[in-house]
Amino acid sequence: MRSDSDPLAERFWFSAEGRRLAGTLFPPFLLGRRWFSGKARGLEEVWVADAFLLGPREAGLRLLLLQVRFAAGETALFSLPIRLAGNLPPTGLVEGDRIGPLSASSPQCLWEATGDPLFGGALLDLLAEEKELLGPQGILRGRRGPLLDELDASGELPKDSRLLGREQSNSSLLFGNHLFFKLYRKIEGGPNPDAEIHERLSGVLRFPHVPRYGGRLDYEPQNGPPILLGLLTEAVPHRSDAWTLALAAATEWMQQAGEHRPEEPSSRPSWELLGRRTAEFHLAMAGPPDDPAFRPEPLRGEEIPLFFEGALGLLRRSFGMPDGPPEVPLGVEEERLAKLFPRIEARFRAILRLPANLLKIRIHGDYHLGQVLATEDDFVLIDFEGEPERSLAERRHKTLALRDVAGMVRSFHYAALAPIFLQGDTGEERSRRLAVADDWRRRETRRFLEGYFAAAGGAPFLPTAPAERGTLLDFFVLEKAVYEVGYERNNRPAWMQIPLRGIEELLEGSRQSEENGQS
Ligand SMILES: Nc1ncnc2c1ncn2[C@@H]1O[C@H](COP(=O)(O)OP(=O)(O)O)[C@@H](O)[C@H]1O
Ligand SMILES: O=P(O)(O)O[C@H]1O[C@H](CO)[C@@H](O[C@H]2O[C@H](CO)[C@@H](O)[C@H](O)[C@H]2O)[C@H](O)[C@H]1O
Repeated sequence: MRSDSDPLAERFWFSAEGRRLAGTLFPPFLLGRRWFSGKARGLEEVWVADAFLLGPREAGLRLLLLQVRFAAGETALFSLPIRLAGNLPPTGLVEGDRIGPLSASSPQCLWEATGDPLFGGALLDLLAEEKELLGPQGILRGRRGPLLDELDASGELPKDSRLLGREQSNSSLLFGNHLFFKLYRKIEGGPNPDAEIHERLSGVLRFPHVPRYGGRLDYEPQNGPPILLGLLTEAVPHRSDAWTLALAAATEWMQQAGEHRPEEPSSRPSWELLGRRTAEFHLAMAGPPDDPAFRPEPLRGEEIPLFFEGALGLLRRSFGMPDGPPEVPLGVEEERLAKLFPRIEARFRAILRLPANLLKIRIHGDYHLGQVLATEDDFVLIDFEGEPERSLAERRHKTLALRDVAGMVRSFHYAALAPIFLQGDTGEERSRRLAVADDWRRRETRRFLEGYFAAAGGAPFLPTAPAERGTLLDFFVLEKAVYEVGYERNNRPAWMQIPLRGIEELLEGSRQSEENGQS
């Protein structure tokens, strides 16, 4: 086959035929992916920035780096493993993995290959052997960490891979029972907090409530800093993630309330323990000052207005209103957002009154119930990537620990509302269920906060006065809900109602401060 018509040839994707194929097949495919963050941005163009042949040529596997351009001109890079095969899904893949045929008459088809065991095998081989692959525009490099060394030494290196749930911002593979690999979808150059924090917590700090570090896959473009493409960690045996646990508890509470006076379901492990583990995580992050990337820093007075400006910028981006609320909103949804905009801005101003007598530390950055695994009697924290809608540099900034606490507070709100919003309840039934859900949310949030403040008590990253603590936590809870509106618009538009309702509730009164001002 001529190299300009063979999708496995080194330079195919840079030929006129390759560019045409990328422009035709990838945009509709990307728009249908849960992990494609950019659905509300107007996808203009897609092309291949680099391509690597994985495993033997006959396997037909390639790892593509796709450059995407949006309507406003900004670009983003995404990873996409592909496999060239026939018209039926290859082993491990499903119909939904079909990207499309090479041409209307071709018997050959491109498939999204993340779930393909051959892809998993090639990936683990890259890491375990610390291989270096050359592509037309850069290098793909695998590296192994202590856990991989140990498994290799004891002859326990797993061979088989299994794709985990597809309802994620990234994609994850499980290797045997021991190793967990996360393939990042939206990728960016520079140090990545997920790898950085896993390495530090499980290495120098020996923090027991995170998975151990196992290795990494990096892309080194000819021009620009290395980009983390994937991270290998310990696979933690767990009952479920805390999101599933919370959803089940909230649903049970609502069902019982329909029949008789609800009995308190007992969550195992308890949300109070989750609060404690969260505090211990923050105390570890505020720990030894050996590494400048992690050394705590005092918050300076002039930084307080920056929190306000940052939140305002986020509000503009999340609501898709770069110049503030439009005078004549275009539709019902825009009108709702435009009305909320000035009220949110006014609430954000409360932070300007706070004194700056705290320490800033590195935090989780995108802390919610889905970022915690529940074992039989404890919790393990995962996914230190930070909020995927923010730049990598921003996600590595030291900031106030209450931002994480606020993330979890929002998550209890999501868990309470998701069963109602996603089932489309209406009328009286809906109002009744909302009231019961609110009951559950308030009680469990309080438990989480009690656990947190009891363990983190007088830590120098927390305000000592309960009123200041309440104001700061309220600020971050509202900021997180604003972030979520943007995240849902771009990723899961049907879920946007949840943070919007959260914002409306927060703006309604002082209720939140009462809950948040734990002493
Ligand atoms: N170390 C691990 N061991 C076992 N399962 C894990 C591990 N880390 C994550 N998972 C599973 O993968 C899911 C998604 O992981 P996460 O890191 O949150 O990915 P994403 O960045 O896509 O949100 C988790 O909810 C959990 O079910
Ligand atoms: O898990 P990620 O790092 O990809 O985080 C992103 O996706 C989350 C959803 O998967 C999103 O979290 C929001 O939805 C959760 C329920 O699915 C809820 O528990 C969280 O409170 C809510 O923020 C997260 O915001 C986003 O960054």
